Amino acid sequence: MNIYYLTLFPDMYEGVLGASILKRAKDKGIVDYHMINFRDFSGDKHNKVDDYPYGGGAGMVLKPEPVFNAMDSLNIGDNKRVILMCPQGKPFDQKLAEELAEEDNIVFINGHYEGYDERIRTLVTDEVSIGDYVLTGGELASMTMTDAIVRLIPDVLSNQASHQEDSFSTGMLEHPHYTRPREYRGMKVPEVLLSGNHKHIEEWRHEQSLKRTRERRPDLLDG
Ligand SMILES: C[S@@+](CC[C@H](N)C(=O)[O-])C[C@H]1O[C@@H](n2cnc3c(N)ncnc32)[C@H](O)[C@@H]1O
Repeated sequence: MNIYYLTLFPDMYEGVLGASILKRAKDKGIVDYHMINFRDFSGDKHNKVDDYPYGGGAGMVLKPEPVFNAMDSLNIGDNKRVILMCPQGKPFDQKLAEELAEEDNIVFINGHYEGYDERIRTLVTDEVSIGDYVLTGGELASMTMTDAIVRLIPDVLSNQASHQEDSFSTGMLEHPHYTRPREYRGMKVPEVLLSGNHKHIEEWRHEQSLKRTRERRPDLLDG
């Protein structure tokens, strides 16, 4: 998979994409990350990428030219999802992460400033929000999405089964986990987990998962 980030702040990605699972996925040749600074495509001798909003109002607006020009430079044809990071977009969730993990090319367009020229929306296949709050720019949001997507691509995680049991993948929240020691500061590991009886352990985990989901996210059980 190739992932392209149209951004004014390419440096923001270095730490996140250069560590842990995202780095490993790149090292294994499963995914490649491409940062495109759309200031390089401003088509303006002063490299200006923003301007005042028509009609007045606070803040600056991202101009269409740098984004259209940067998109033209990609040369990846139609086999792509183009995602506009947008607090007004559809909420990002595990189902969308699973869908995007099957794509060959993903392009993230990261807004900044007060917003972007409305005509930029004609370039995109999806408008996505990572939650009901407003970030300064789309970079953190596209990194969050990248993390959720890349770990789902086959062979990225060494234990492929682990993400299939994750919260949301099963439609519920995951069960609690325990490791050594058996007792810590008076808190004991539930006996069933020490029993070696796999059927009982599975039943206990399923009950715990259901209980957690009912308590914390009853909306997931609707229907
Ligand atoms: C300061 S925000 C602009 C918000 C815009 N004025 C509005 O009210 O909808 C700048 C950029 O950050 C990104 N962004 C902010 N919050 C986001 C969110 N919750 N999800 C995805 N992207 C977000 C978008 O690309 C947005 O264009």
